[in-house]
Amino acid sequence: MAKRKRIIDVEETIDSSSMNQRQKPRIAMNSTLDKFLASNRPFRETTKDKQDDHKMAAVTSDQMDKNPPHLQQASASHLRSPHKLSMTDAEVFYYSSFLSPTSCTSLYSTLTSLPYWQRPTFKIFGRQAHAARLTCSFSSHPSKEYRYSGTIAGADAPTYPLPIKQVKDSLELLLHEKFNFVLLNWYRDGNDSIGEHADDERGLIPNGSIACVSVGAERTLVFRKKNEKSQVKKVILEAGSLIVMKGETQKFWKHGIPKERKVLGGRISLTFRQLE
Ligand SMILES: O=C(O)CCC(=O)C(=O)O
Ligand SMILES: [Fe+2]
Repeated sequence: MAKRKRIIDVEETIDSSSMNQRQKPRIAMNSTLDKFLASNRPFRETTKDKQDDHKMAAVTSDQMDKNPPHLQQASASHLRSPHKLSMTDAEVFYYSSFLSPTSCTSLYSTLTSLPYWQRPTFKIFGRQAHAARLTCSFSSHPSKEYRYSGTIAGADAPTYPLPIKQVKDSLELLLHEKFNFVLLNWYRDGNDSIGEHADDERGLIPNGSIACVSVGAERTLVFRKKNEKSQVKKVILEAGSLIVMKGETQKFWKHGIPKERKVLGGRISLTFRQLE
């Protein structure tokens, strides 16, 4: 009788018990409106160092008008600058409120009903392994494929589903950059995860940006320096947030979403990429 292939879950290497000391990026409180919003929806952050606050181009109200009303960025996002994380040899920018809470809720529920979700399998040390999350992907060109960890992600539909296209358009307006591929990850609860990795595959434009929009439950993104494993940076990815990894970040750092068993809700990340 043929031996049944053993399918294993990809296990995480990070100890999630250390997740209590969560570090939150600083958000500059630079307007009355920010203060008003903050009083309604408090920011939770512990980073003390203000020196590395970094201003980037904000979204103008003209750009906001071009966004579809049901997928608007949070009302104060055009006033609020992103936070540049203090990490050596990395360029990582965090926007806490890229999408409004209402948009997040509707986007999460729309995305969960897409028919394309699959649980990818990888080959690890000669064994088949299931990823501990679901994925699907879309592209600006049907022939574009993204090869990573021994799996191939191609376009699951001939065009981007409309809500994803709307997020992509808003993102491109905000960042003044173009993206031609998006990989979606659905972490159904805190048992789902992605191991530490660098998105440095051939096929990606070298040093291209990766922009990751989060909806659903909060999860912790852990960065670890490749040549100095004790250098760790943790960021809580709030619903509606956007985190952008730029430049040489992938060369020097790995990142992953460890299991967090106490998280009961699901989260979806939309990771926009620049393929060659
Ligand atoms: O879900 C996330 O925020 C990260 C996902 C990720 O690192 C990836 O898809 O390469
Ligand atoms: Fe990644």
